[in-house]
Amino acid sequence: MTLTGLARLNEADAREARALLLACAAVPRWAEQIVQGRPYADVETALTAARAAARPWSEEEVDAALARHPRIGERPQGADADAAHSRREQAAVDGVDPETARRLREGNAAYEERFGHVFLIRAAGRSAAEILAALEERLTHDPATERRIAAEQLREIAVLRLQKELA
Ligand SMILES: NC(=O)NC1=NC(=O)NC1=O
Repeated sequence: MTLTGLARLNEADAREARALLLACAAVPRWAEQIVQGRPYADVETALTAARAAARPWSEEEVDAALARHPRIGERPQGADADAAHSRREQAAVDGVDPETARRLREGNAAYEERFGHVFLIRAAGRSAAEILAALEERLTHDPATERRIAAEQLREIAVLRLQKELA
């Protein structure tokens, strides 16, 4: 039986529900916490719980989850569920003009050089130009600010992915 919508979280067996959540953010403690909170009365309640449970992610959890995200502009490879999410989210930067592609590549490299982790942005709903502007603006931040912003974008992506899964 194919489960749809909220049932995909509430009625799936724990292993499947955990896998669905891990594709939203590779933070096992968070996935387990959401699984334990089942059943959720409605999608909004589930998303609110996911957002609240994501707030206290540790530095290590943020680093591990960041490592799962392909660079913006690099076609996400792989058959894993999170790669499929990335491909959909990054559609805006598919087939950009060479100049934008070059500036994204150079910006990503400069960002990783300066901050030691991938530039992460909630790409869904943003144009390539908006993403590039954010990248070039965020390059001017100090490391602590960027850690905070990257963690916030990670939470936003996780909740958006869950919302998509439960739609
Ligand atoms: N480096 C990134 O920002 N990657 C991503 N942002 C998204 O919204 N999905 C990704 O894979």
